[in-house]
Amino acid sequence: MSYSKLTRFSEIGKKIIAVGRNYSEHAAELGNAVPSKPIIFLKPTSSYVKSGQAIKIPNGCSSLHHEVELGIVIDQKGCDIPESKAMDYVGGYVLALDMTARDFQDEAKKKGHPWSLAKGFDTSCPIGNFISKESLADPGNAHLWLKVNDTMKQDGNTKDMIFSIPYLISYISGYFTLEPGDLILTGTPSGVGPVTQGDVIKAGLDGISELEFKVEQK
Ligand SMILES: O=C(O)/C=C/C(=O)CC(=O)C(=O)O
Ligand SMILES: [Mg+2]
Repeated sequence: MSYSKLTRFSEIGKKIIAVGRNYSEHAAELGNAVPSKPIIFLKPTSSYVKSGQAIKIPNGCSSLHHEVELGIVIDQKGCDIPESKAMDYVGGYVLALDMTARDFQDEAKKKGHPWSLAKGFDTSCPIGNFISKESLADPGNAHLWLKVNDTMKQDGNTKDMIFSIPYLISYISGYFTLEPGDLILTGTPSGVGPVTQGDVIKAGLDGISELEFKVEQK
């Protein structure tokens, strides 16, 4: 199957590689230092959820946080990709949420344990429609926002990323071979916070993509 024209959700679905603390205001709001190199973690593909389905609060979680992020969809296999060629490997974009069980993450951080449960539970990766490369002229200067029950909570711009999209693709491909369909979540701007059962999350990207998800108890 050719991935040269990724157009459907079903074509997004290999690895989900996420970047953490990529906006300095977000690092600060959670009391973290600005990283000197990208912080990378993985989410399983079972965490995907599409518009029309619900985000489920995982068992035992008492602090589920929203994080709106720009997702990069890869459409060519590559490793050790130079920064100058990185954008050639991009097939398109997707607006995504990196839902985070913040209480699980805080406990894991204290114990030096991995973030897998905090970041990878079922429904922790809601995504919007596939956005073609042509539709988002400058992914390095795109407005991202998120509302909970119609109140604005996150209002950021990808120009404030610490590590740029080409740098992230190059860096990540030095460790993981990138494959068509892989998704890179590029980190969240500030304003993350809790959601509870019955809340409705809406998010948008530059007037070209919007998503809406209801939050339910599992
Ligand atoms: O270190 C923390 O307390 C939290 C970090 C994150 O959740 C990182 C992200 O997922 C992000 O910045 O988008
Ligand atoms: Mg995140």
